[in-house]
Amino acid sequence: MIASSSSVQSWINGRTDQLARAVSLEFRGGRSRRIGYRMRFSNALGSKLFRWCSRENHTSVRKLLEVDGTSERSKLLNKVSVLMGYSNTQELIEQERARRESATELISVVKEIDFPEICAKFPCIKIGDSSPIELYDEAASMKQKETMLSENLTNFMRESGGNFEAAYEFSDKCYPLGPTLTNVDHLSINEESSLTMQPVSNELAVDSDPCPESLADATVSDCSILDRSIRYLPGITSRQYRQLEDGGFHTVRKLLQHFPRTYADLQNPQGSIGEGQYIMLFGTVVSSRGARLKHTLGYLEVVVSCSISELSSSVKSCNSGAAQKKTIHLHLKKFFSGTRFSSQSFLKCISSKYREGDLAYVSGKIKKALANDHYDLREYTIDMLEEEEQQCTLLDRKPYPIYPSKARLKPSLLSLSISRALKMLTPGIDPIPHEVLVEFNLPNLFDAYKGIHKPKNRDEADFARRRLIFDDFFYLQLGRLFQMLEAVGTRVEKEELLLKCNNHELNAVGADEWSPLARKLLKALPYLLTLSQLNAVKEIIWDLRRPVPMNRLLQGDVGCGKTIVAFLACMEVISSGFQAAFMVPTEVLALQHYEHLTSLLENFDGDECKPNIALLTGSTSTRESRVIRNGLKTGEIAMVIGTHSLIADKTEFSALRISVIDEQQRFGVVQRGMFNSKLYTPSTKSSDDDTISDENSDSEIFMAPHVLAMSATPIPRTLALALYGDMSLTQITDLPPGRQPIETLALEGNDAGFETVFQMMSDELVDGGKVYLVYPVIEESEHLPQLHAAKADFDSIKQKFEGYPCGLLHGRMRSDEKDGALGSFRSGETRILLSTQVIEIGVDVPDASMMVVMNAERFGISQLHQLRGRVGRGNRKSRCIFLCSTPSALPRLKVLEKSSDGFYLANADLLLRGPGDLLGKKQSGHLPEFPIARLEIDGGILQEAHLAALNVLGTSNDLAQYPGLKIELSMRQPLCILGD
Ligand SMILES: Nc1ncnc2c1ncn2[C@@H]1O[C@H](COP(=O)(O)OP(=O)(O)OP(=O)(O)O)[C@@H](O)[C@H]1O
Repeated sequence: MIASSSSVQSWINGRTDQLARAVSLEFRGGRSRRIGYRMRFSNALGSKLFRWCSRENHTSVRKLLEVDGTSERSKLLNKVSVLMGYSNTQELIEQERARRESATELISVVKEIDFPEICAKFPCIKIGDSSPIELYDEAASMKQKETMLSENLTNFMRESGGNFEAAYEFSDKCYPLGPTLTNVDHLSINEESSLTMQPVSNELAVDSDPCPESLADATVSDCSILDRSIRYLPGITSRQYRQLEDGGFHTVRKLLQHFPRTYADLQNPQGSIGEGQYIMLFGTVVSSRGARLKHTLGYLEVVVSCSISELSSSVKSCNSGAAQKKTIHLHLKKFFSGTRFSSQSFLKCISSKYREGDLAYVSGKIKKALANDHYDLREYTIDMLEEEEQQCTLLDRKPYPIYPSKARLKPSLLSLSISRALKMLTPGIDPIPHEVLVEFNLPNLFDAYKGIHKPKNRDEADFARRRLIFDDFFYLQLGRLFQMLEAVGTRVEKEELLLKCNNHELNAVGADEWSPLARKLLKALPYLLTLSQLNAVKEIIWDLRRPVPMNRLLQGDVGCGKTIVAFLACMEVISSGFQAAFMVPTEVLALQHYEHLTSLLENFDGDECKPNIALLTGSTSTRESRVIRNGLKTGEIAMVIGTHSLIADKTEFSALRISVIDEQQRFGVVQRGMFNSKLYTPSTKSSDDDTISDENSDSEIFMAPHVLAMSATPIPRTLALALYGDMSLTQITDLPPGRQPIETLALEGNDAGFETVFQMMSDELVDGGKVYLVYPVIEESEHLPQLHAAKADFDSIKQKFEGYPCGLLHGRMRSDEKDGALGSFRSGETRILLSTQVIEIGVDVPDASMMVVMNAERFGISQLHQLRGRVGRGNRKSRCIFLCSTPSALPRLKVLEKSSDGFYLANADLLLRGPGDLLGKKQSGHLPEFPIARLEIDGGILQEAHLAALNVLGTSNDLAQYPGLKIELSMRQPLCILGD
């Protein structure tokens, strides 16, 4: 019979080791284990073979293996043994035991080998047959640690005369961080013999090695437990281990950071149960039966009874809130098609998974009522509660955590594994110093993990959540500030920098102490600075005089006058003999700033001290740009305004001292950082020695330039802190005087809407105003016929407003054409400008008085606010009309009618759409990820975390006093600190 099925034989031959181990385990298990376990094992083993046989249609073999229940168990084992070439099970077991003993001998031989010596030489060698340790995401750094450890271990071994146990203890004391290969291999070797004897799996473990019991208490220090491989979870089976690994849960930390999505709360009344309602309930399995409906159709029905609290109709009407208990039955049905799945044995096997009396957690949608208090459930999930602890949850009526699904892992497995991970934790896992926890009223990490995963009540869960959010923000802030401190030299400088971060509002230089050039520019202005402009300049100049590079973000609402603040800062450094670079994202803006500054310089009294300014963009001719670059290199040119060309390799500065980056969110961190590589050299002589006295000192020679970043999109303070935690923040909070609020209207873009708008335009033009028409696209598209296009509308607008010249501006035009179009509009040669979003940033035509935005529903609130900011920049009363093609978009746009405060709108946008959407695709790429925190509502915790990080670094600049924090910081993906 056996000879007749050669494929059976080859299948068996390919798995002899695994099968031998399984049979041997099963045989031993039969003497000591629970009946349920034994049956499951037999069933699984039998069905695996059986399935294979039925697929190949080996009826004779199938018959051979058709065994049923416990009475047939020994027969099954015997038959499998025979198929494997043994005379009976007994022989198989003896041979298996002999094999194990020889393996143990091998281990003792291995113990004699100079293990640390080998490890030191070849760090990746694994001694013994333990599986390799997972190196988390940080393979390289772990390897380094491993090598370091091995080296130390070797030295110690030499010193301790080869006493391995002592060496092991030593390694643990010296390197409390993370799992080390040496540690774990050693452990694996020691435990190997006992491990193979352990009842490791409650599932079919035929094809894998068993996993050890928890090693948590054995080797690693408390902190590193979090970064241990999940293979050390107590009681984890090989299959579960593989599943979790495949799902990305490589370490205990990854598991514990999988936070509940919500909690099922059984204390509240459930209300009445109705069709289509989504429910989540605990219950008891009352029946489970499988039936064969047709030849190829199988069917399983599990009935779970749940006790719920329901508001009775009379109670409801009284609105007293009292509830009455009742029991409902949920029918969970599943159909299986195919001969394999309609077999009796399969159905029996599957239905036996749900035993009467077992506790289950069920969620799904009510399909229909079958009878009184009986409901059909669809799209359901059912998780059996096996763990004692989970059953306690039910009895204690604690909030039951519901985990978001990940990698198709069963929620029950996730929840079970998290419970096991919690068991590994010790109270010492927290790297955050106790005093910080006390100061900010936070639980320690041990309690926080317990609190979030197994809360006793909602308050505990909230408290825990607060701590975990704090962690997200704290390490981000700590990382950024730590990097910032690393960049400066001496301790005194570091302390000064921290002090500055703490009390930036105290630091200012009065206008009478500004450098002569800055004062001259101030005098040349046709207006007075507003109070917050003045404060911003004072603050920035104070910063410029520090011996450490400034890193400051200047933000304010549209049209608040940031540019002049930046110009004054540039003049301050130019006055001291250094250079300034002003980088903007578009050529249009570069030209605008250049013309603006040149016109201001014309008002200077006395020509002799006027700084030499240049414009460098992609459109600058090669000859001209060569001259400019040469001027920058020799120091002849004091300030350059331009686009990306400024950070090109060939642009070299003689003494660059400040880089202003306008619209900084449009540049990546790398581009911003490129200015830093343009260190200044001491070749330039100061023209004004009184402001920076130590300019030729060694420490300054290689100082990176100060960075003043400007953001035109107002960002809520919390968001700014998260994005630019290492930057000082200056806000301009008021607008220049005389500005009149922009009258804003959101209208539906139907015939009546257009009629109204055209009439308003006409009035405005007659009144001497200038009008922007903003379009979402340049040309019409077949796919999006509802979108108005700038080019397509050009002729019709021209016709409609005859006598008022029109201009066209879009991104596909050549640079000189764009300048021409904007120049004509500015000078009044054209009165209507049809444009795309290119005007969104920075375009400044003070007498433009009306804007109409077509298809406004296509833009975000903050973007529309930016666009609107192009009008109302002078003293003239202005209007802005948002036309949308769908009435449903109107309510969203109405918020712009009510407010013209950019910070308020940004906050509203943040709440409405979250930080990712608010910042747009490009900017949200800079946002660090927070697994649990929500910036829009957890801003307060972010501020606290910022403070805490400053305090910690104030106590220990290099974190030497807090080794745990330093390690934790390095484990939290240092790349995200850069923000790109
Ligand atoms: N204190 C002031 N008093 C009067 N006008 C001012 C003052 N400050 C700036 N302005 C003018 O306000 C207009 C807008 O200034 P600026 O271009 O600097 O704004 P901005 O903050 O860069 O805004 P946006 O981000 O929208 O470009 C300019 O025409 C500028 O000359």
